[in-house]
Amino acid sequence: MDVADILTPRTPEGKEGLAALLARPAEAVVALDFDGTLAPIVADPEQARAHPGAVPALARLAPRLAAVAVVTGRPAGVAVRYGGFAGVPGLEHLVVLGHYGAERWDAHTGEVRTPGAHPGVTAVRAELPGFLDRIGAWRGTWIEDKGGRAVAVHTRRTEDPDAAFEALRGPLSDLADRHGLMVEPGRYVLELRPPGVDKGVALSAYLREVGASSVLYGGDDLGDLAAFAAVRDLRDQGTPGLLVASAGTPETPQALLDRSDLTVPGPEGVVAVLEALADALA
Ligand SMILES: O=P(O)(O)OC[C@H]1O[C@H](O[C@H]2O[C@H](CO)[C@@H](O)[C@H](O)[C@H]2O)[C@H](O)[C@@H](O)[C@@H]1O
Repeated sequence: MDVADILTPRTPEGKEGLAALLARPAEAVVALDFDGTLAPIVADPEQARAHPGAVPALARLAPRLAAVAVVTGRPAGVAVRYGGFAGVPGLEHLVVLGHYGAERWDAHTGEVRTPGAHPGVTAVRAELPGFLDRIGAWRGTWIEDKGGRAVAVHTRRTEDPDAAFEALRGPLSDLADRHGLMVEPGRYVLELRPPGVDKGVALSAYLREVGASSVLYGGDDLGDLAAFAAVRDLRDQGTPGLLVASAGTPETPQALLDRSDLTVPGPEGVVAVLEALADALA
């Protein structure tokens, strides 16, 4: 990867976003998704870990910025553990917005704020194993228990992840409806979670809180489209932003690539962007 090229957005809006970040870093926010962006995609979600260069790069960059945030579908505490984000010099003010923004972990308190269990999720957690048996889900379909705020059904480890995923869409959507939940689709995963928050809502609220005058957001999956849309809305209102697609595999949704200003080859490329920014601001 040519690091000289890594900070070259291909759109005028992206160039403007980068220029604003570099001109006024102390008012800029860098916000990043976790899986597929800071952490390479692996077959077993419990084995996902941040790229070895991610935390050092974030720790170099964060002191120069208004804030650094991780915005993830993971429970906040899980992202903190898998990311290795706690107790890192330089990341004393890191924020992790988990469960698509329903939860929040602040490095300076070390605590997670959560709305607690949702009754629909509690019911689905109990019902799901029998439900998947009854509908004849593909062998290898795996339930990720994400606590009281979401439950995810993964097909990556089945013989045909695409077919297994498509076969689950309808039945899981019916199940979600019955319990007042929504289905959040991702890379070979369908999550059942309460509606009302998404990464766009979470990111916009956080940028307002910090008083950001520019933002860089990086993501790799459908769940990141809401954050991309929020940044595009902000741009329309005069706040510059740079949208980075982490495209490490052919799985990256076309909609995300189409809406990005800069495409990098997965977490390795994201780390290169962070390092290049830290170098430019040093
Ligand atoms: O918002 P994110 O941080 O991107 O989290 C979204 C979901 O990511 C995880 O699943 C994805 O990563 C797994 C590990 O690499 C991979 O096996 C799976 O196929 C991907 O969809 C996670 O397991 C979910 O809970 C997250 O919500």
